[in-house]
Amino acid sequence: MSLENISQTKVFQGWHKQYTHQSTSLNCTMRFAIFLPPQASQDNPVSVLYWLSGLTCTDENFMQKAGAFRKAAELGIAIVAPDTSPRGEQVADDDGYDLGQGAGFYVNATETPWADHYRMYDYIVDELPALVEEHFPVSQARSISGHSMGGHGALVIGLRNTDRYCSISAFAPISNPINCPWGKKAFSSYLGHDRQQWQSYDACSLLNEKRSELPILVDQGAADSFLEEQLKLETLMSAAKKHNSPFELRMQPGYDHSYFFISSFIDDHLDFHAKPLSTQREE
Ligand SMILES: N[C@@H](CCC(=O)N[C@@H](CSC=O)C(=O)NCC(=O)O)C(=O)O
Repeated sequence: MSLENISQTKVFQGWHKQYTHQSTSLNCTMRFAIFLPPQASQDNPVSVLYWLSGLTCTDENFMQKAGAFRKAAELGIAIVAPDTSPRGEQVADDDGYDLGQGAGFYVNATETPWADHYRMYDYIVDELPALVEEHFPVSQARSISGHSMGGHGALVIGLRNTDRYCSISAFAPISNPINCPWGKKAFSSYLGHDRQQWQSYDACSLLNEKRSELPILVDQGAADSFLEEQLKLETLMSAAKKHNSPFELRMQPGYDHSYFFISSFIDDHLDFHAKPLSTQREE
C-alpha cells in the first residue's frame, strides 16, 4: 500500500506529517495526519494514539487546535488523526453537516447510496493501522480517543476490539447514538432499520451487554450545549456501572463542546493512555 506525503513540519523536536493514499475500504483517496515524536526510530518503535474527530472535521482540526504535541513528544507517543469520512465527487453526500462527507460516524454503511464508500469502521480498525504500521516506526501498542462523533467512534471501536487497543478515552462523546437526533439521523441513513446493527455501534448498548476489558476516561464540559439532547453521558455512566467497567467520567465546570475544552485536558488523556501503552509495548 503506497502513501503520498503532502506536508511535513517539525514541532517539539518531532514531526507532523500529512499523507494521502488510495483506501480499499472506502474506495476513494483518503488523507490522514501523523505526529511522530522525537523518540520514534526503526530501533525504537513508539506506541500510537488514534484520534477520531467529530462532525465537520478533517485530519487537521485536532492537529491544529488540540495542543497535544508537547505532551506526546515528552511521552514518546505517536498520534494518528484520520479524516472523518470518505470524500470526493463520486462519494455520496448530504446538505446537512451531520450526514455524508465529514460525518461518517465510524460505521460500515449497508444502505444505498452510502454503502459504496462509507466503511469508516473497517478503515479505522483494520486498514489504517496496517498502513501506519507498515510505513512508520511504530509498535502495535495502540490506544484510541476522540471527540463527539469521534468520541462515539473511539468508545465503540475500543469496546468491540479489546484485543487491538490498550485504553479508550473520549471528550464529550455521542454516547448513546441510538437515542439522540444526530445518531438516529445517521444510523437510519447508513444502517436502515436493523436495530441489532444500531446497537452494535452504540457505546451504551455495548457496556450494558458486558464489562469493558479496557480502562475508559471521559471528560465532559458541563456548559456543553449539546450535552442533554445529543450526548447522554448519564446513560453512559449507568451502562458502565452495570458490569462495574473501569470507567471514569469527569464533569468539567464551565467548559463547552469546543477544542478550547479539548486543549485544556488533552495532556491528562495522553498521561492516561501512556501507562497501558508502555505496558503493552514492553510485552
Ligand atoms: N454547528 C456546527 C456543528 C459542528 C460541530 O460542532 N462540530 C464539532 C464536533 S460536533 C460532534 O461531532 C467540531 O469538532 N467542529 C470542528 C472544530 O474545529 O471545532 C457547524 O455547523 O459546524
